Amino acid sequence: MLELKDISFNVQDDSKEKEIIRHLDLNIDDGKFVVVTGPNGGGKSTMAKLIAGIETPTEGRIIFNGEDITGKSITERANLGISFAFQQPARFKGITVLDLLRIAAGKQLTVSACCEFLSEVGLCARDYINREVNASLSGGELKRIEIATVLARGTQLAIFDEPEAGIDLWSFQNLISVFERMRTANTRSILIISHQERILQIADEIVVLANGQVTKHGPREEILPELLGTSDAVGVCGCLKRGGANCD
Ligand SMILES: Nc1ncnc2c1ncn2[C@@H]1O[C@H](COP(=O)(O)OP(=O)(O)OP(=O)(O)O)[C@@H](O)[C@H]1O
Repeated sequence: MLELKDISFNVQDDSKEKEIIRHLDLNIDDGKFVVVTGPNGGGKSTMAKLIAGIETPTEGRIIFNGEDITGKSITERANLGISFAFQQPARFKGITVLDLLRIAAGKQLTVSACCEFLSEVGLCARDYINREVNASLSGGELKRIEIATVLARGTQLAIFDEPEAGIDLWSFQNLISVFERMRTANTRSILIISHQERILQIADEIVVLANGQVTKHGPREEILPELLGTSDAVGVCGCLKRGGANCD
C-alpha cells in the first residue's frame, strides 16, 4: 500500500540546515490500522504531511500502491486515495457543513447520508448540517466535522493527525468507536498520529517516531507493553506518576 523509502526532510532554520526526518523507512500494508506515536517534536506531523504531499522530501521516495508519488501534488494524491485530517483543521467561511461533506465525497450526497457521517462522529446532525464552517464552531466541533469529511471521502489511506486533540472526554469514547468501526470494516488503511493509550490499544501496529526516525515498529501486542514501560508514550506525567526520578 504505502512505502516510505529512505525519506529525509530538512528545513532552513536560522540560516542553518535542520534535519526533521532522517533516512526514514516505513511500510504500511493494506487494511492495517497503524498508530504513530513518540515524543513531541519527533517528526510525526511532518511525516504525515510528507505522505499527503503538503511537504516534499529532501531525499527519498514515496510509493503508493506501487506508484511513485514523490513528485505528485496534494490533489493528485487525494485523487489516488490519500486523505488527511489536520491537527488543527481549517475553517471555510461561506461554506456549510453540508457543502463541505459533499465536496469531500466528490458527489452530491443526500442530506441523510451527510447526517449519518455527522452522527458517526457524535454530532447531532440537524444542529450542524446547515452551519457555516467558520469561527463560530468550537475547535472540538471543527475537529469532528473534519473526521466526518474523511469518512465521507472513503479513501484507501486515511491519515489523522492527533484526532483526539480538543475533543472532550464524552466525545472521546465516541471517537474510539468510530475508529474501531473503521478498523473492523477493514476496507482501508488508517494511519493515526496519537499520544493516547486508548487509541494505541486498538492499533494493529504501532510505530514510534523519535528524532526523525522510526525507533520501533511492530504489532501492538509487542510494542505497547514496551511503551508502557517507558516514558515514550505516556510522557512525563506518566513517568512522574510511576515515581520516576529522571523524568525530563
Ligand atoms: N518548517 C519548519 N521549520 C523549522 N522547524 C520545523 C518546521 N517544521 C517542523 N519543524 C520542527 O521539526 C520538529 C518536528 O515537528 P513535528 O510537528 O513533525 O513533530 P511531532 O512529532 O508531530 O510533534 P508533536 O507530538 O508535538 O505534535 C519540531 O522540532 C518542529 O519544531
